[in-house]
Amino acid sequence: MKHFEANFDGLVGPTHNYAGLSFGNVASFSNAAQTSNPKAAAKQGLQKAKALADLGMVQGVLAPQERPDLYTLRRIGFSGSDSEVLQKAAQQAPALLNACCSASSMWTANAATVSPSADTRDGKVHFTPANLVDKLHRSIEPVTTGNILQATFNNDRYFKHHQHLPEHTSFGDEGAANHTRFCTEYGHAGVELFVYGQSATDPDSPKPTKYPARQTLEASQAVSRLHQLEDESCVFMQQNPAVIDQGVFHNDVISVGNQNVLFYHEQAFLDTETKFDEIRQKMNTNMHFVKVTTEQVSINDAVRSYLFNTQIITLPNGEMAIIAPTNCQENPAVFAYLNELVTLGTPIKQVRYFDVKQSMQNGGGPACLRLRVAMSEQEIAAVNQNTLMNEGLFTSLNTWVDKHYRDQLTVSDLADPQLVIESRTALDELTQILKLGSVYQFQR
Ligand SMILES: NCCC[C@H](NC(=O)CCC(=O)O)C(=O)O
Repeated sequence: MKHFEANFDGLVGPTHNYAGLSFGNVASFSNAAQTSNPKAAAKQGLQKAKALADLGMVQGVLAPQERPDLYTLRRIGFSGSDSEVLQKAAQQAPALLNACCSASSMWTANAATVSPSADTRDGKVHFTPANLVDKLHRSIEPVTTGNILQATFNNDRYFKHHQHLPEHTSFGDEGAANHTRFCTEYGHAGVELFVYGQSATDPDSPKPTKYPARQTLEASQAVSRLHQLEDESCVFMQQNPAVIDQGVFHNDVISVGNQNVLFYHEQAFLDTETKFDEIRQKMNTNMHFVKVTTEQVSINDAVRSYLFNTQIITLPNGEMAIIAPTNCQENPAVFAYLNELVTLGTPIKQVRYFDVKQSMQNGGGPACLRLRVAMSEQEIAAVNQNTLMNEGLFTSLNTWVDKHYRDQLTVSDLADPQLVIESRTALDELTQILKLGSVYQFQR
């Protein structure tokens, strides 16, 4: 049977905005209070997703979340009608209103960790939504993320959905952004690499001093237990705290893997050689560790261009391609490096650039926008087929965006009660396009 690695991209929600909510994420902070363009953001995402489908990849979409999140605002004491709740929050606690209005669920690399059936003891594909506890605006995502994943991978015979981990910093979990799976073929048992920022229970372990380490070792270990992975097929590796302090808030800002390739910056990890040996031994095959040195690309350039927040995909002809943001073309050191990379004799043979600037300005590149799910043909047939990208879905989603999305949004617009109505109308229609059922609270 054939196996594929599908990418499920997050649709950008109608409230996409720049509120500067993510301390430690350089782009989020430096673009705070800019005017966003939700319509352009959604269309940029759709273009990338459609282009991958056109390359012969299995490509799906995941629905965004309902924002503004009036339920959270009511839960923290703002009362009255919807417009009163928004107005009071805007006056008394604007930062909390902003946290309840982010379209951050678009970065589906943070939606969940996924283990394919070839790796799990019960032979099912396992999903654990990330609790995202480090950031208030993201900590309100996991319940609806679980609903959306269940409506998308809606078949108990093939898919196993877990609850997100306990909501405490000891279990800080950011999902697949800190997880890479190595394998020879997508359908063969692989080695799952869990990269963590700090250990919550070992006070003496290294940790960053300036910015938070969002992922804990304890969370990664819990996910590996839930997913029924064998010890012999897991590797736990620590991110270098020094790069977290330079803006590498997720490991997918500094390394990316695919099959037997790990593309990484030399400063990405701690104990790099020991851990690479462990990966080699557990993989028992030829691994390509493609190292980028500081001399070639500085951490600053990597963080600004998102060289490592690229997708490495295996094309139907077996060659690997890098899907990069156009920001990589605009950075001379990074562009020069990528031009050279395809000549080095590694499995990576081509680079394709996509404009995802609306997302980039919040610190989300091509890799942040997608959740990888390796599946067999049979498992793909069990996925909600209405979520899979093709000409028809591309056209209907673009029409849907044109109809409902604004082309300008500022932080001061977030208290506009009309935005709630627009957003709900759009999402209600989307659940019909994708045939998701009632995944949102306003529909229940
Ligand atoms: N994987 C990429 C995630 C980017 C995301 N940015 C944000 O939430 C920025 C939102 C804002 O600042 O408005 C984050 O930091 O978790």
